[in-house]
Amino acid sequence: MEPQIPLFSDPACQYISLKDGDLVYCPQFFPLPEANHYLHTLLTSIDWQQESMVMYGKPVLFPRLMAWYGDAGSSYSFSGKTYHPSQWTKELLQIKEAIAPLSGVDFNSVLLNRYRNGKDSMGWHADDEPELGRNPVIASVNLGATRRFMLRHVKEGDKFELELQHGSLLIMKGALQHHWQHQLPKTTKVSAERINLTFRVIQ
Ligand SMILES: O=C(O)CCC(=O)C(=O)O
Ligand SMILES: [Fe+2]
Repeated sequence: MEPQIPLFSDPACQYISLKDGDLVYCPQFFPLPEANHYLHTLLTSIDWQQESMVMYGKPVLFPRLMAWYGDAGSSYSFSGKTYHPSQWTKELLQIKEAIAPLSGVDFNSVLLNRYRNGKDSMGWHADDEPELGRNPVIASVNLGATRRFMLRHVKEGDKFELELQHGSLLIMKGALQHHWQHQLPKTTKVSAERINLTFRVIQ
């Protein structure tokens, strides 16, 4: 495996080394006033869409709202559709700049997911689309309600989970996307909204 050397190591973050992949979790990456500001601004300024996918010949709505922003040309195919990015907003560029030193990556796109309440979710998957390349670094920013993020090793069955809180940053790297899947399950305990941003490099 290639060594992954962060530009600096932050004592406020947890460095979690899993079998075949690594996580860095920074629970309070954004101070509360900044996290609140980003949550409220993104809820109103982002062009949120209710996307659907075709299953057994019928359109099925994704259980969340989505948006895709980034450099022109960083198009992304996902569940059989190609998404063209909207242009970066001021806040998205500020967040991208803030996470760059710890991620060691200059991201060129971000997928935004908005979970309106605990009924919204994302099923098991890996972010292993070909355009993300080998051993992609994915930086995930969390705003709003705390939700459980689960990981499972595809071959070995190992499990790991984190409660992703408001203002936190989770970096997924190494071979993680090639060996593990992750999901954000539904919950009856959460009624508040949550926004997740996954910053990616599209090749
Ligand atoms: O909402 C989350 O924390 C997970 C999002 C995710 O896995 C993705 O966008 O690929
Ligand atoms: Fe994902």
